[in-house]
Amino acid sequence: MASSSTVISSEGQTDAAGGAHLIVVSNRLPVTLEQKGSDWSFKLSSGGLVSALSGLKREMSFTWVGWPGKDFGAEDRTKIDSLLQENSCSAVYLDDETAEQYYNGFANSILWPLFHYHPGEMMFEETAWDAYQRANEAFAAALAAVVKEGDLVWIQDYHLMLLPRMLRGLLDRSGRRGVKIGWFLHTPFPSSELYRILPVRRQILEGVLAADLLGFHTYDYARHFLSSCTRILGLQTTGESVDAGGRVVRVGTFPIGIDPSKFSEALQTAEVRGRLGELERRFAGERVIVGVDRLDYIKGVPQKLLAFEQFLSQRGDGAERVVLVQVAVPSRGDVEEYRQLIGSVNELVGRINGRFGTIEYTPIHFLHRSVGFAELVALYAVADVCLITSTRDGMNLVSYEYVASQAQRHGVLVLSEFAGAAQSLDGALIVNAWNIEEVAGAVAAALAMAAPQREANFRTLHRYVAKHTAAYWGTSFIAELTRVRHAADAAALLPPLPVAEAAAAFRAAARRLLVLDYDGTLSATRTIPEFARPSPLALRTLQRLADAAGTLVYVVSGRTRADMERWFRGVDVGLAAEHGLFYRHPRAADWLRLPAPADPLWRDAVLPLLQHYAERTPGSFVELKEAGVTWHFRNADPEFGEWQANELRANLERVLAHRPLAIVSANKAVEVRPARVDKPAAVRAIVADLSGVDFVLAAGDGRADEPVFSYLAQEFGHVPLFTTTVGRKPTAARYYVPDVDAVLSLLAKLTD
Ligand SMILES: O=P(O)(O)OC[C@H]1O[C@H](O[C@H]2O[C@H](CO)[C@@H](O)[C@H](O)[C@H]2O)[C@H](O)[C@@H](O)[C@@H]1O
Ligand SMILES: O=c1ccn([C@@H]2O[C@H](COP(=O)(O)OP(=O)(O)O)[C@@H](O)[C@H]2O)c(=O)[nH]1
Repeated sequence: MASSSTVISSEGQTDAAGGAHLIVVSNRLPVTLEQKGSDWSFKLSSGGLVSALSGLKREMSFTWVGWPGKDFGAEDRTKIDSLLQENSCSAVYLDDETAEQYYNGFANSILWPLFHYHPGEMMFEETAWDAYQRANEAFAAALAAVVKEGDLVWIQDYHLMLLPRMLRGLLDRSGRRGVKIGWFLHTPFPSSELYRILPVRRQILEGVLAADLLGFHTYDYARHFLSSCTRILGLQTTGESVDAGGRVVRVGTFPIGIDPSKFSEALQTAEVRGRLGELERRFAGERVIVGVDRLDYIKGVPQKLLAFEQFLSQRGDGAERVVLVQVAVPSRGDVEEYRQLIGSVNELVGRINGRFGTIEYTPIHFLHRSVGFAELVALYAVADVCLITSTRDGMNLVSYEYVASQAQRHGVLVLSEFAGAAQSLDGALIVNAWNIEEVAGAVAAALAMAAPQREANFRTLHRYVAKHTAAYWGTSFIAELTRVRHAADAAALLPPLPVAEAAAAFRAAARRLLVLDYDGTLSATRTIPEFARPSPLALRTLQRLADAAGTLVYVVSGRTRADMERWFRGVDVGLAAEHGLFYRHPRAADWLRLPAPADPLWRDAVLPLLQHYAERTPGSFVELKEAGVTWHFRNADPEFGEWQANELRANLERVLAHRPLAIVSANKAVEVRPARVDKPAAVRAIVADLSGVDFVLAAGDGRADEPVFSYLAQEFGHVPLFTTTVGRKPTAARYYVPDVDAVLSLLAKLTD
């Protein structure tokens, strides 16, 4: 597109970043560099992302970091760097082989087809994946060299999905924990059913989840992403966030837009008016349909041509002439699928022009090249109809640009329902681009539409396009990124348990208390609860601790007395079962019971309800304990399971209102048990029987363990106290250990 010496004008810029410095990162810098003699210049490159970010640039100052399009020698780099710097840009250089494999091999041959529901075009190759990782690493290293504490980093698109994690790692290591990272996807995010095909599906999701805010054009895309996080990574999600192991990552929708004033202002220029006059004269007596697409298989150009052919074939003799002016901007010519597309599109254009053309009339004007901005605006303005038949398209800015150029003519927008824009652009004729008949019918309807209707549609469309601009998109995203609680805050600041210090304190103490949760702490969670038996190593470690003079070890669990007795037979630890309703001191024969209100008939009221949910939720089941009852859905479809759990809780609350019972949401389970029974109540009862404790260590992974940590902090603030959660997350514990193995190794080290 238009040549430019400055990418950015800084007039009238606002400050949505609240004073923080903003760095925008995209695969490509928005420029194509050109060498004249020994000097370098550049022109602005094309594409929706460039158009949108250039629009944002007019509003907000930022440094734009990206790949300059190819590799350069050291001498050229120096010149290019200073040229770019003058324009607030900064280059990430990649060697040509890495760039080719990363951009064409992985981003455009794997992620692009998959995200646009073209898995048939996807070619997964390890070398391309390696290059994608290398390129993302190069971006991370380049950014880490310039990002300062407190900066905002906004990463763009599917090319850089590993970057949030890589960058976060580098920033954490150098203590820059106050940097917020956002990521925005310009393409669709596909249904999890399709996404799961990707061999590196986990790495890609984990890559972006290191950001604080993830943005999508539409809620459908966000929903698909959330559902992939649940199904593939097993993470808990809400409609607007992902719980990534204790870090809450915000997920939002931010539909992109354009800078409409660029079009309305261009329409006032002599150049565009002159060109518009020429086009009006050239097409006098003809109706004009315009199509503007990168020549990409997602844009549905063959479908458009077939629909136009169908439309022409349905017309009677003597009908007014209709022409389709199709600008097909060359794109990604290094990828095989794109080369094949050129062949089939050329063939279709030839066939249709041959079939319907005459000496005086060419039905399709096919321009396989990009056009200048003035030409583009004049073309938009002269067209009675804009026809967009993308089979999938993140947003599609051409639809917005057409509206912005139609203040005079009030032309009709025919828009595929598979473009993100279809969800916002009320006033367009929405079509199923795969239904050739339907599209042909919509073209006929558009051309026949009466002026009042066209004007009403235009007003609705224009109102939206004028408000939801590129600047609006960018400033909303950045304002939200500024707002989101720093996702890393709570969890990132949590220190790992200082093992040597704990062991020293253990040795120095005379009377020690250890309170250990069972599932997820001493034993990894299993799909079937009975399989989660303690390992011989766990039993040996506990016995060694119990043998240490003055040491009391309690395993406090939600399991039944029967399970606990069977599993810990012969090990001299104290036990608390069913969340502490029953507890037993080490080496004691008898169980004690918390004074909980009991109503022996309550189970009759809830069991049928739980069984009803078990029958209707494949993979879920009811566990009947001595006093409580639990509905487990760990093995059910994760989304359906959560949904059913919400419904079950609501029903239980109705059925059990006024009964002395607690309905508790556990990890992938809903429990009903006598009221006032919980782990801290049990620990309080246990501690009441002890005296002189001068060392406390407690470990647990779940929500039920959190109040135990708080209680111990109150009760034992004066002695060495080591409370630890398992897995890094916001917690009332003082420390974290990563997993069950780390718990067992910690316990072993205490008695080493
Ligand atoms: O630079 P290319 O590889 O030739 O591709 C051009 C851009 O294509 C994609 O654009 C998307 O972003 C638009 C703005 O959000 C959206 O309207 C459109 O539907 C998308 O296809 C791609 O995401 C960009 O990274 C490319 O630069
Ligand atoms: O010759 C051209 C024709 C179009 N465009 C621009 O390319 C962008 C296409 O964006 P869209 O969102 O429709 O699709 P994308 O190409 O990003 O997938 C629009 O801003 C067009 O104005 C361009 O730069 N040169």
